[in-house]
Amino acid sequence: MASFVDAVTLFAQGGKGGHGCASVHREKFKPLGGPDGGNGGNGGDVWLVVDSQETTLLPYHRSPHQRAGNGQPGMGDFRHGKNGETLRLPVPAGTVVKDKKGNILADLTREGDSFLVAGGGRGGLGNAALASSKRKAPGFALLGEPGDEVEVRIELKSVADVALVGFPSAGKSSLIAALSSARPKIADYPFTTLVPNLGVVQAGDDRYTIADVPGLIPGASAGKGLGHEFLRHIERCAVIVHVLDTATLESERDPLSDLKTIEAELAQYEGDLGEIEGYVPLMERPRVIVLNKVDVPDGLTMAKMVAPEISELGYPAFAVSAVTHHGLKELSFALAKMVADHREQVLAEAENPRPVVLRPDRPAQRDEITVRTVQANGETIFQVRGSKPERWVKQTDFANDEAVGFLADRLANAGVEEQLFAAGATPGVTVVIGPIDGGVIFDWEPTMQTGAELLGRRGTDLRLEDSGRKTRAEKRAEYYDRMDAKAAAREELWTEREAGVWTDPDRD
Ligand SMILES: Nc1nc2c(ncn2[C@@H]2O[C@H](COP(=O)(O)OP(=O)(O)OP(=O)(O)O)[C@@H](O)[C@H]2O)c(=O)[nH]1
Ligand SMILES: [Mg+2]
Repeated sequence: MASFVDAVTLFAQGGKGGHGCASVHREKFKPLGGPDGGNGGNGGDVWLVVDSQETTLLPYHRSPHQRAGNGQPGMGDFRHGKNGETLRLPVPAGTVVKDKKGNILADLTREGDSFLVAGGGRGGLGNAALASSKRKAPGFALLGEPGDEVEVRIELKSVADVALVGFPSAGKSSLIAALSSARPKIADYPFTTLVPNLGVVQAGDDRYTIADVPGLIPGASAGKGLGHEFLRHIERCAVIVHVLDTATLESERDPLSDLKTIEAELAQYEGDLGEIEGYVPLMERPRVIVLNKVDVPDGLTMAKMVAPEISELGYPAFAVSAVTHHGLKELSFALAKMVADHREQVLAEAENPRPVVLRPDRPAQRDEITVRTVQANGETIFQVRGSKPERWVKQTDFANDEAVGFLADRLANAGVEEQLFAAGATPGVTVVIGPIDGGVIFDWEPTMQTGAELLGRRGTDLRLEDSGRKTRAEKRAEYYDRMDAKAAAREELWTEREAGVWTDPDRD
């Protein structure tokens, strides 16, 4: 039996960024040719893209782990690494993407609609790109960053124009087969249909899609008999068709009570597309009633019996046979008309008929750098958060002292050291950059040699007051002082010599 796969948890991983290269240019007679290490390539992204050729999420049920290509490392002679390959995962129209908590991230309905699930990591800079007037030949390069690792739930909510609902074995699949070119499996045991069948119906010049929703049973709206999975598929349709079995052998059932049961389930069902713009509640969608199996003599009798009550409901009603095709033409044209009316209405309301491309904000994107203290295992830890410092540590090769020094400079330039001082950090405390579990932890050695004692009264900064650098005026004053002192000393020597206190051996 086919497995039911219209909801899958997908684990997507963006490709790793390639590492930058640290290399020095070599040429005959030029021993110090300068840094020439290229940058690493970016890791590939993972995208979901609607492809109308796809009808199920089956491929992701089989392989839920999807990973984009890694960026290539940079090489000497300024050669940059290639970017990793982007992974475009084809999904059927009607795929809804949700986060772990069930929030809808994207609703992909049109051909080409796409959603960035997991971004690739950035490639690291090579030492050529890191060279500056201060750092002429860096002996290190930046590491490539890891790609995003994201878990999403993807669900298929069919985008058929017409949805057939009804009890198991009412003849929904048989009707689809008779109306369209779809060839679903048909059998008379309950729940034959486990994956909705989608068919295309041609009625004159009109064309529309029709889905047979797997049979519903009482309690379906509460999830019974996979009810939720099945009801998910009617959330988007323009028209709901009730397929009623006029020839059921179950004595406690008849078309009218079946209709009431299914309507009650529809009324109970709360889909989760309600928050999407333009959503029309199920109970407000147009309905059609189909009395099926009138080729069976008992069925025809039953259809005639319930006809008055059915017509009282005010819905268009058709007595048909999926086997002999009786009444199918009328049904097919009536549905075509209803779908056409619906489309006209939607087109009139639609503002943007082009495919949407969604790049969700990366959750870690925060420009502000914060420092706070956290208690862990009886120790005070200073935690630094912010997308920049967190990226910088990922780019650092901690086995290379020069790379670590570069990181320290970056942190100091961004004001992280000052923020640490202000938060009360002293040399030697434990600092974590990033999340407590998973961030980079180290003992803090400030690059500003003198520690907290440097910070004087609030609003003053002793480092500025005692900078060690002299102003021009100070230098000039010192110079004159020095000149005066020399002159005074010369004078003194002179008088002493005149007074005969001592004799100059060279003069005699
Ligand atoms: N005589 C007669 N039998 C029919 C007619 N339509 C369907 N059947 C039979 O009814 C049984 C069930 O038909 P399906 O089309 O599989 O019913 P379904 O509604 O798709 O059932 P589920 O997928 O289980 O919900 C099959 O044995 C069909 O041959 C009809 O118009 N006349
Ligand atoms: Mg079926």
